[in-house]
Amino acid sequence: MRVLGIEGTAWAASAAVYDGEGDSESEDESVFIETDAYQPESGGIHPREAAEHMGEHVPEVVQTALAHARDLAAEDPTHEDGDPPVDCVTFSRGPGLGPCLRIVGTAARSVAQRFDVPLVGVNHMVAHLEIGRHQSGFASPVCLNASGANAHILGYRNGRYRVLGETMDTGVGNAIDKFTRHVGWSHPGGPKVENAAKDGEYLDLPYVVKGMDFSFSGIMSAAKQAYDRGEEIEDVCFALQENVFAMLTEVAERALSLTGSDELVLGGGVGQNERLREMLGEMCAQRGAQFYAPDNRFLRDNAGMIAVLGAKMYAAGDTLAIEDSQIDSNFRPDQVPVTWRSGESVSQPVTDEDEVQGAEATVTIEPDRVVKRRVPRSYRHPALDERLRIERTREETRLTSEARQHGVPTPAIYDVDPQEATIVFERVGETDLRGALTEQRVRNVGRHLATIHEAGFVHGDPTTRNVRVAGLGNDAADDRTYLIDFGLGYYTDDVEDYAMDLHVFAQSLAGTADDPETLLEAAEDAYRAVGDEAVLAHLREVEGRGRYQ
Ligand SMILES: C[C@@H](O)[C@H](NC(=O)OP(=O)(O)OC[C@H]1O[C@@H](n2cnc3c(N)ncnc32)[C@H](O)[C@@H]1O)C(=O)O
Ligand SMILES: Nc1ncnc2c1ncn2[C@@H]1O[C@H](COP(=O)(O)OP(=O)(O)OP(=O)(O)O)[C@@H](O)[C@H]1O
Ligand SMILES: [Fe+2]
Repeated sequence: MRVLGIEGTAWAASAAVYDGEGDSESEDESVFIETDAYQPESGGIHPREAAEHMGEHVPEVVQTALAHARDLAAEDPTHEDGDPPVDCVTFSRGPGLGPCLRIVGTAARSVAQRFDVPLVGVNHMVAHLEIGRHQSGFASPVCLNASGANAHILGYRNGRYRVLGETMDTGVGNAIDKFTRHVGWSHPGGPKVENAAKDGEYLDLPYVVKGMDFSFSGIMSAAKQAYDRGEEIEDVCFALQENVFAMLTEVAERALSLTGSDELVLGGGVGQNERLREMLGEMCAQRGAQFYAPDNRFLRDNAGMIAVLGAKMYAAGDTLAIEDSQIDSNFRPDQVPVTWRSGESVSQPVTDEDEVQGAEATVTIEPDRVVKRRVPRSYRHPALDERLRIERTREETRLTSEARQHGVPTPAIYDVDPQEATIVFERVGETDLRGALTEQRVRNVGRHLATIHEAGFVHGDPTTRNVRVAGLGNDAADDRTYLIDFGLGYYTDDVEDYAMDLHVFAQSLAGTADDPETLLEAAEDAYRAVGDEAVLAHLREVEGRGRYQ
């Protein structure tokens, strides 16, 4: 089949023709892409200027792509005179800048009507991840989307791509671009930071990971301040890349660990950064996972990825009536019913082994005790790596004990060596909550989180893997449900931090449970009984935040 794709969510006026079968990548498929990039004269992307750019250049790139489709059709023995040159028209429906999307939508509808072929509306972020899955042939990978306006980790489960973690403020590319605007560099800033970083040395900047979520605002203000007080720009760029990309790599590793997957694909314009790809590749190699990043022409915004996903959707019969084809500038990837792929979920069955490779540590399980060592992560800058390992070991020791004092079941600590980043714990539970989800256990977690919040600290990473359960096969309500792995915890009285703990737990349920909504309600009920209602209200706010900034 031949499929026309049209992209124009922000800066790339782009059209493409995919020629192939639509299933996994084959040697005789081809993707032709024609793009005209909008380059702001000053500052960042101006929505009005960007829309003008689309108005002017989308028709041109579409004409070029259609000319290519006609050439392909002329060589195609099954194509008859009078047949349309393409079988369907696919377009980016969102997310993106409204004025730009409307132009793309109009163009797509008019081409589809002219040739009397079906129309397919594609989620741009799902296209960013599907292109890597298509080309790699991975069955059910964890996907890291690192683009301008977004940054999230996704995994497929039960008919949707679930957001396992994401930025709590701006997209990663936008964060970098804001810094470069501050220092007076032209848009886009990403490649300039990459270049300058080549001659830089490390300096300390914030590093903010909360479970599988992360935020860039603190590190970006610190980077601007460092520049303003006269630090070398090369050093600021270097440290910025080291911290921001280590954060993304860490959450990607956390997602691999949480789901048990051993495949990672990268998508989005920031994925063009070699340092980011190097870190991800190294992390995957170290844990025996496979890593795939598409070529640059498929990472930055391009209509090729739209055409490839569009082809899959078309083959699955997932087309749109013209009257239902309105754009959606806040279109989230988890809103898309996934019609085009088989049901294999990212999450694999849990196995209890003697040695567990967690997201950060290697845990050796002995009959009565476990030894947890935060092994150096070679993808991270050594100074950052040492700082994180020592800090987290200290915090974990302190908060594990403190939680116990408040009546929350946690393992006893037998020994600790911060310099070696090693803790020896009592062995608790029979399995992780991930493999033994029940309403009662989830309720216990809700109550435990409320208890530690009332005591003034957060867990920082309360996923279903960081809860151990005992009393399997025993339906008694008082199962022991232990919280472990307090390494990302800290003292705080900010309701936002408490809500984030619950949000992290909710996301991990979404990533591992078949029925996350009921379980989550149970957890919230139990939380409400001990904790502060304001935290739950704030959780609603966190969940409702539009991330398209
Ligand atoms: C919704 C859609 O419009 C949006 N698209 C988008 O952000 O364009 P994309 O091509 O995926 O990414 C552009 C970003 O990618 C960054 N970028 C490009 N080359 C880079 C590099 N070598 N290193 C770091 N960042 C880079 C740019 O600075 C810019 O912020 C998105 O996907 O979020
Ligand atoms: N005290 C314990 N008793 C029994 N099992 C444990 C204990 N501590 C850890 N484990 C097992 O080891 C796994 C990894 O431990 P932990 O979560 O502390 O490491 P981690 O590297 O920080 O992991 P992650 O960051 O992926 O959650 C746990 O999911 C659990 O199965
Ligand atoms: Fe994009």
